[in-house]
Order: sequence, then structure tokens, then C-alpha cells
Amino acid sequence: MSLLEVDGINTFYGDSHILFDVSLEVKENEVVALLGRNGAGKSTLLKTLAGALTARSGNITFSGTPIQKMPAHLIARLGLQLVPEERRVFGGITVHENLKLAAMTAKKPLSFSEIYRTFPRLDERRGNKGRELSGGEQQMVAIARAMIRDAQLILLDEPFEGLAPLIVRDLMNICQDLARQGRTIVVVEQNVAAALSMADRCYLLNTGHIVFGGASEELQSKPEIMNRYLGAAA
Ligand SMILES: Nc1ncnc2c1ncn2[C@@H]1O[C@H](COP(=O)(O)OP(=O)(O)OP(=O)(O)O)[C@@H](O)[C@H]1O
Repeated sequence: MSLLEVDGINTFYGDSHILFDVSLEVKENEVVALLGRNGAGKSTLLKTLAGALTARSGNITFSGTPIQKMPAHLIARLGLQLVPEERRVFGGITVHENLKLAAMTAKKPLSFSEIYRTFPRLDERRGNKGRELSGGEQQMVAIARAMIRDAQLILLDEPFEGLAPLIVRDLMNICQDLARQGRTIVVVEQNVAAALSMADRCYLLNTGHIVFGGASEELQSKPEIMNRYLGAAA
């Protein structure tokens, strides 16, 4: 059984039908990329998985539990955490305090030493306020918060947006480390090259429909699909 099974979900904003019979699966320890042009429905899909939006039909099973009707905070407690695009790091408190707050809402938080081993940069910056951090460091705090809550599945919405190439590389390494440590990652990213280089598999969304699902190398070997659905982004 896969860690996450999504079967035929349909999501709406009011009357606007955004996701059409979306099905996919994510296995333990995988890094899976969700790709597609602006407006394809990638963020809507992540929000539906995390319970921030409710699908009007279809099923979502996480670790064997049906979650499609569950509120977001309960889904988070089961071990599925969304790291939203805005990062939402508290600027007025330190890195360590940001992590402490996240740990307080966890069922079984990880130790700080474990977190700082994975994020040595945050160890160096643990006494700095959130607002003093670079964009890349804020992204690390956002991911570390999901990790300290012992998330099994971490959904990352455009984690590399606006970041310099060197910090993107650091973050990619961290994501691959997390997968090696037994966590599973789904990443939505406009930086197609970066997403494909870190993902084992990928799904391609076009106007709310899945038009490709398979190994990252398989997609890379199909330039006609890359051009048709990703265009200049590829
Ligand atoms: N709150 C909302 N109310 C109504 N429509 C929305 C809302 N949020 C998004 N949409 C619409 O849903 C569609 C999918 O948006 P979504 O943000 O999921 O796409 P995306 O693939 O993540 O694109 P991007 O990379 O631009 O964020 C778009 O047509 C968008 O205009």
C-alpha cells in the first residue's frame, strides 16, 4: 500500500471546477514533483491533500486512513504537513523559538539536536530573529517546523521561489536527506530542472487534469510533453 493514495478527486472554488478526477499515489521515502503551468491547479491539489480545501468527490487515503473529510489540524497530527508558499516564519522571535512553537503542537516532537543536525545553518542562526533571516533560511525554518512535528509526508509549495542557485542546491540536498531518513516529500515547483533533479517521480497537471505520471527520467525523455505542458518553464 502507498503512503498516500488519491483517487478521483474533484475540487472547486465556489462554482469554479479546478481539479478534475485527479488520481495519484506517493510511496514511502519518495520525492515526488507536481509540475504544471501557472494556474494548472498544483497549489489547489496540495491544499486539498492537507485539508485546507475539501474535495467535493473522490478519496484520499494517508497511511491507510481516509482523510478527505478530515480537518487540516487532524491531518497534520496524522503526519501530513503542508509548508505553504508564504513560509509564515514568525519574524519577531528567534529560529529556536519558532521551532519550539512548532514542537508544542506535535504529538511526539523530534529533538532539537536531530533538527540542527539536518539543518546546520539553522544551528548557527538559532538565536537570530525570523526577520533577520535570508529567504533560504526562512524556507529551512518552514521545513524544519514540519520535521520537528515528525511529519511523515511533507508537502512543499514552491520552496525555491526567489532563492539564489546555491541555496536552492542546499535545500535540494536537505530534501533528499529527509527522504533518506525515511520521510516522504511532494514538491510543487516552477523550477522544473531543480524539481526533476531531486524527484524520483513526477506528475504533470494541465488545467486541473493529470496528463503525465511517471519517473522523472521518463518525462525528461519526452521533450514533446515537456514543451506542450511546461513550455518555456522546461
Ligand atoms: N481562492 C481562489 N478562488 C477562486 N479561484 C482560485 C482561488 N485560488 C486559485 N484559484 C484558481 O484556481 C486555478 C488553479 O490555481 P492554483 O493556484 O492551484 O494553480 P497553480 O498550478 O498552483 O499555479 P501557480 O503556480 O500560479 O500558483 C487557477 O485558475 C486560479 O485562478
